[in-house]
Amino acid sequence: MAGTPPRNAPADGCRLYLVTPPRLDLAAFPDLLARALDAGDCACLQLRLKDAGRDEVCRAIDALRPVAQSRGVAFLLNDDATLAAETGCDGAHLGQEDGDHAAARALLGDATLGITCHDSRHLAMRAGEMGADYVAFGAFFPTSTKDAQHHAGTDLLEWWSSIFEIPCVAIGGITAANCAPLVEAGADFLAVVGAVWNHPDGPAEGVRAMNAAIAAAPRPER
Ligand SMILES: Cc1ncc(COP(=O)(O)OP(=O)(O)O)c(N)n1
Ligand SMILES: Cc1nc(C(=O)O)sc1CCOP(=O)(O)O
Ligand SMILES: [Mg+2]
Repeated sequence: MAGTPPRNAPADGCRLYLVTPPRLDLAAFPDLLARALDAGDCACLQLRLKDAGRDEVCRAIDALRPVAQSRGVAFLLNDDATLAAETGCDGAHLGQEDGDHAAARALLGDATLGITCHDSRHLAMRAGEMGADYVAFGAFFPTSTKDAQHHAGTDLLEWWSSIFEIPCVAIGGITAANCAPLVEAGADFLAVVGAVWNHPDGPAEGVRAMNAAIAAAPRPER
């Protein structure tokens, strides 16, 4: 699927990975999302509705998947590889408590599997062995979106990107103002919620600000 982060990981640069707000109004959100995605470059959208039941998640997939995919933005589902495979998503993002990663890999086939690895080299290498298309590290900064229990540093990104080909995603409290060291350390994607959806001038401006900050950041030494 064009636009899926791991398969499309640009050799020459870090890209934005957008995660939805934890709760959203399906009457208004598709338009807001379309305007945000039209504002700049975004590799991927992850649907992350932590408090929603299956029916609500399915309605959100139906409403949002076409908005992303029609723009070449990969549409990933958080937490549920089975539902992702059943509903035409481009893949799934799974945490350490989100089921059997090997079974998810087999189920997803060519679709993308991303795995949370917190601040752990061990979890990241295991995810790689399991066939993850990307590994995600975090949280890099304080975040009000989630009660993050793990705290990652740029050394992890430097280590991973200097040894492994599998792309790495950085997440947690990332903004246009603080992201430069993550880009310089080798993050392939910066995953954000608040920096875009809570931007004071609206999500489209949030995407523009993140794109500009990524473009202005020093490149990793590789
Ligand atoms: C890109 C990305 N990285 C990490 C996470 C966190 O996943 P998880 O640990 O399963 O926590 P929840 O998102 O389920 O609260 C993520 N969703 N996306
Ligand atoms: C969903 C999520 N996972 C994290 C992790 O550390 O694994 S931090 C996080 C929240 C990201 O939202 P924001 O960009 O608003 O901080
Ligand atoms: Mg999860």
